[in-house]
Amino acid sequence: MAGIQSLDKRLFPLKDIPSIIEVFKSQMEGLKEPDLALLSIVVGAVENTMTCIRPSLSTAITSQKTNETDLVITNQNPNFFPIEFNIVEALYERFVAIVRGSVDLTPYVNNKYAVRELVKKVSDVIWNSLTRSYYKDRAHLQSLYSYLTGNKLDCFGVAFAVVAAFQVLGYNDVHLALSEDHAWVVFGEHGAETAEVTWHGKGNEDKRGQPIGAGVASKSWLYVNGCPVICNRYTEVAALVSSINPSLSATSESVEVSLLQQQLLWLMYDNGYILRYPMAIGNLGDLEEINPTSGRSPCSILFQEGIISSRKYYHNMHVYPYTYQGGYFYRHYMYKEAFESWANASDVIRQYNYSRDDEEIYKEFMEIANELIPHAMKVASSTNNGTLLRDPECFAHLLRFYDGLCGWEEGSQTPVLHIGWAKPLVNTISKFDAEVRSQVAILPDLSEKPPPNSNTASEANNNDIIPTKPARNLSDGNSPTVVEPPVGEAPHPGIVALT
Ligand SMILES: CC1(C)CN=C(N2CCN(c3ncnc4sc(CCF)cc34)CC2)S1
Repeated sequence: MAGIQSLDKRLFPLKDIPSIIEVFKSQMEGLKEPDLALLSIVVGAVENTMTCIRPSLSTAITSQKTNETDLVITNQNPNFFPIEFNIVEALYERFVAIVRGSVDLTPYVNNKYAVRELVKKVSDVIWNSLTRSYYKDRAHLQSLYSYLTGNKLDCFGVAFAVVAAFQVLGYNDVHLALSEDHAWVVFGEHGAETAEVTWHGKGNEDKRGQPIGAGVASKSWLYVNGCPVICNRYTEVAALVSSINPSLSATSESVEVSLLQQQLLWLMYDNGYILRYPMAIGNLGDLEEINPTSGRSPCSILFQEGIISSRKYYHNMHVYPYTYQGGYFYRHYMYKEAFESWANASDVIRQYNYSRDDEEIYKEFMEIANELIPHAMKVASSTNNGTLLRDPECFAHLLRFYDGLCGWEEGSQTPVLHIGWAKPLVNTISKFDAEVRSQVAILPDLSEKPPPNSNTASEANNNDIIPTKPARNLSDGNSPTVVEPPVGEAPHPGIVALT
């Protein structure tokens, strides 16, 4: 039975966060699966009514005395513009009518699972019902509310709508697959089949209907070496929550929508729905950094959990967990820690071949290398009398960061580095004196490598650059101390600071 029938109408009109949390909880309990279309319409309605240009009452309270508008952080339970049940119901029924009215299932009555032709057909239904031309990167285009009230979706929104449509059609094998910058679907027995259902990037011909095999084989970051987040209905709910966008403008956010997203992400977290979803954990970490929830883990723990999730479930093939963490350290002036996070991010990207589909992560590394590290070096050279610049471990992290970018370029069709990268690189490296640089050694990588052209993740190059880890001090007092990895961890090859 569709979620709308089981919805408790007494919760409506929805006008505060607890009422929306209740809608989500009511969709998660019992045996039925959560209704993606219903939940996407509900959060899309809140987001779109709260972030359109109209000022929202609860972020600016006019104080009686001074009669001035004070921008105040609302309490943890702000009010929204009321969301009426009949609006949600009408939009839901419109989605069901569009999907059921456009797809003839008679050729597929004997198929237990979806087939590629049907996946392409449903993708076409969504695709062909979109407005002819609109700014695709605009905010608030990810939900079914946007689709049903404006016929506009962004690339994630199209993939989500296809999965929601298959839920309406009664299929439970079609699920969302998420990389760090793209979305597609898996379907068939054991979810063994894949299909593109949306576009990616600008000016690229869409590949809708095709399997993603070629993307994985090209070893581009866009397909995360075959380690995407494969969703079930609960992770699909987590994805719609994580895709909530509180932006009011390029420089301001709706406090109400941010609080809603934060509390819904904690609901997803508590139910274990984002344990295998590193980016959602990172999103929650960002929200907690801005507005910590008392009694909850600090954001630094959440960023670490996102990294652990990627290492545990995705063979450490995701970059963003490290850039979430690196960004946090950078904003808190913890530059040595930021350098280590960014070097770890670089150790991920070295496993890939750079392709034209990877612009997003290219821009991310460009900003780190050419803006954030130079700024950190500038600040560091004039604080705590420049100890950072005399720290061989910092130097080792930076070398490993740059070496990862070189590894990314090696074997790629398209070059990564150019003179624009070289100047900040030389500028940074030259800030470390010879005496500091001499304490860093490059150790050969003697560990076993999978045989060449094996279909596992590509072997890293010989001289991996691995950070030194705080570990046992083996110094005999005379020779330089080799910093060994903690007990129980294999000795790492790479650049090691000898302190
Ligand atoms: C460290 C960062 C630069 C900060 N925000 C980042 N993101 C914000 C949220 N993002 C996401 N958050 C949750 N789920 C998804 S699925 C997806 C691919 C398109 F479908 C992107 C994405 C993308 C990454 S990475």
